[in-house]
Amino acid sequence: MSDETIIRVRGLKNAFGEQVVHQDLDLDVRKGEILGVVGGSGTGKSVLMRSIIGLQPPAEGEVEVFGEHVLGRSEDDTVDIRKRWGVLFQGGALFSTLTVAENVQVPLREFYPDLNLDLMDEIANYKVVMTGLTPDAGPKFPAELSGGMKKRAGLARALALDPDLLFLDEPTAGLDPVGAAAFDELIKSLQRTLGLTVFLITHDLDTLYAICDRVAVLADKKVIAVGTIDELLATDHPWIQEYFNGPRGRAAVATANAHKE
Ligand SMILES: Nc1ncnc2c1ncn2[C@@H]1O[C@H](COP(=O)(O)OP(=O)(O)OP(=O)(O)O)[C@@H](O)[C@H]1O
Repeated sequence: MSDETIIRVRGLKNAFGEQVVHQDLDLDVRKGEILGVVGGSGTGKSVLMRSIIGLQPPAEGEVEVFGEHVLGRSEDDTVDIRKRWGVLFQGGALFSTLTVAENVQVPLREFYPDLNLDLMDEIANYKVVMTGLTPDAGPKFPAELSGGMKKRAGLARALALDPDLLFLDEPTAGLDPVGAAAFDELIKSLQRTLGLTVFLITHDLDTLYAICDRVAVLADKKVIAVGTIDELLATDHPWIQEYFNGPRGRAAVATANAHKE
């Protein structure tokens, strides 16, 4: 991890009618880190991610990615930035009428429409295998895949453009503990091998302990704390204490310690 900032959010405000989701929210994501983003349900984790990637224009604030302002700019104007990130939406969000390989090719077709078809097939097959799926998953449709396989296929699509930055929205939700741990390992190994920066929304305490370098906590409409888990535990915010020191938090520590041994 370096001190270089890959995502810089300042003074973000998001509101839906009367409901203010974020107010004066600041956040920095550093190059090469896996930043876990946690917070109670409805605190606006997904809305924050959508604001950063340009799907949810905020009411106020600034967002810089790779050192460039992204708000208020057209899709064409930000194409070189958007090419450098990949997104795994909650639930995988695969197109059900496309095969896995075709899903992986969606970003390739969007950003490189002139790419030769054989090369597109080759890249898709490579990404499929890279995420731990067998090559025969490529021609399958999402409905033919297990939950874990769908996540891997979604990840393959997120990696299609060889991104520098990965956004993952609850990647282990719905997976059994063994599948979730395997997916965590996959994210960590890809992050190390490819030198990725990862913005990872999760409710999964095991994921935070297993693979996150730092954790940002959303509460009270903003990021109330960001740091390593030890640094967060040193704060006295009640939600943080309850979250990490509650029964599930203690169980996650036990699991993390067992893995270390
Ligand atoms: N398009 C929208 N229109 C209106 N309200 C929205 C919209 N998107 C999100 N919200 C509201 O914003 C709040 C934050 O939603 P968000 O999905 O970001 O929460 P979250 O922290 O990701 O929650 P969870 O952990 O349950 O997934 C919620 O109250 C939600 O209802």
